[in-house]
Amino acid sequence: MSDALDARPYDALLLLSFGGPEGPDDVVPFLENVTRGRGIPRERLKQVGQHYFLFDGVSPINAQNRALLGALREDFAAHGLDLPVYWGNRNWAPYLTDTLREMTRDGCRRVLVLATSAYASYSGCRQYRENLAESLGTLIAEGLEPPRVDKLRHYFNHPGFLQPMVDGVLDSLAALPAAAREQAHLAFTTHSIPTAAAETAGPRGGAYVAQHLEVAALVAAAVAEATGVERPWQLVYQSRSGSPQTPWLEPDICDHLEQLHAAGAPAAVMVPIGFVSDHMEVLYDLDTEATAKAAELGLPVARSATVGADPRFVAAIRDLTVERAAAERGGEPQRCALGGLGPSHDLCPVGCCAAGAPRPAAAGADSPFV
Ligand SMILES: CC1=C(CCC(=O)O)c2cc3nc(cc4[nH]c(cc5[nH]c(cc1n2)c(C)c5CCC(=O)O)c(CCC(=O)O)c4C)C(CCC(=O)O)=C3C
Ligand SMILES: [Fe+2]
Repeated sequence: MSDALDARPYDALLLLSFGGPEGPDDVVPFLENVTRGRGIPRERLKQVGQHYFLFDGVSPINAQNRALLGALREDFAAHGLDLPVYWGNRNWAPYLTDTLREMTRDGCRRVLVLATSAYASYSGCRQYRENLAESLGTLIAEGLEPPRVDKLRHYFNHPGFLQPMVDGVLDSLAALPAAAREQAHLAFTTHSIPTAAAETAGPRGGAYVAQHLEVAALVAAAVAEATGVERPWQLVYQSRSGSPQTPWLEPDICDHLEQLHAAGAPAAVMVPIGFVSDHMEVLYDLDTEATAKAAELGLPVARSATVGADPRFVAAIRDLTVERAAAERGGEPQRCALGGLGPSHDLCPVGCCAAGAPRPAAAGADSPFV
């Protein structure tokens, strides 16, 4: 049994996620929550609704978060980290405001937030910070005194996030026809975002693409090391939304598969590094749409696993929690990170992931809450 780990000054961890529908009746209200004020064309919304109806209106994301929540609680208890773990979502029950209200009533004063997005960007970081600010504002308006919230640093380059993905790629390679394995391409995929959002991602801009390229390079290198074969790889995008006139990051995975086939690639592994767990984007855009495209081309493909509740990822979250707590107590903890970008900042600086229409954001240097 290890010595008790110190979470002070924190009295809770909050798993903050996107949320998803849990049945057919949830789909339309869920999509209304997601897209309120975001100018997404009706046609696109109808399409995305169909993706959910194909799976009986159930997104895999909530079950994945319940599994992660349970795994975090077990891991913390097993390692003597005395820190309750709560869960709240941006777009579906349990809603963030309700969870924060419950935490306030339970007496939480300092809360550390784990968002289910590993990278910098408006959608993956600042928008969650805006959601926190809005919820805190609601609770203050109710006459409550909500806790102070901090957000864990981006974990894209933590070995506990990378290693499960490396194993996932090795499993996928093993599932390809033996003759195609050696020269199979690795197609690292993430959620496309508007190029304008990519330009302002992170403290100095460009962080979304830079962080994904780093993860892709690290995973590709580890796979080469494990198999003794260097395979060609590329970072590509999926799940584009918005108006066709607005430029988004490209190429799309389906176009990429076409190019690979035309160039004579024998097979490809789709590696969804942009997603922490199986989301509808993984089930539909990769496992359904892109896989059908590959079948039509006659290109063997496999999709590698997301980290989900892998024990190494759970241990990484414990490590990052203890690290941040030590830093908040004035210490200089060791900060684990692979590759050349180094450990990400604890506190998003003013203007980090700037958005077109600025809204108050908590858990950063520009937070209106202390
Ligand atoms: C970068 C990024 C992540 C990764 C970071 C993170 O994980 O947070 C992410 C996650 C997710 N996105 C999700 C769902 C949706 N995203 C949409 C729309 C959008 N996503 C965007 C970006 C991202 N999204 C953007 C720039 C838009 C355009 C409108 C806007 O600026 O807001 C829409 C509207 C319809 C559509 O057009 O697709 C839906 C339904 C779900 C739940 C899936 C499930 O149910 O399993 C999850 C985890
Ligand atoms: Fe999204």
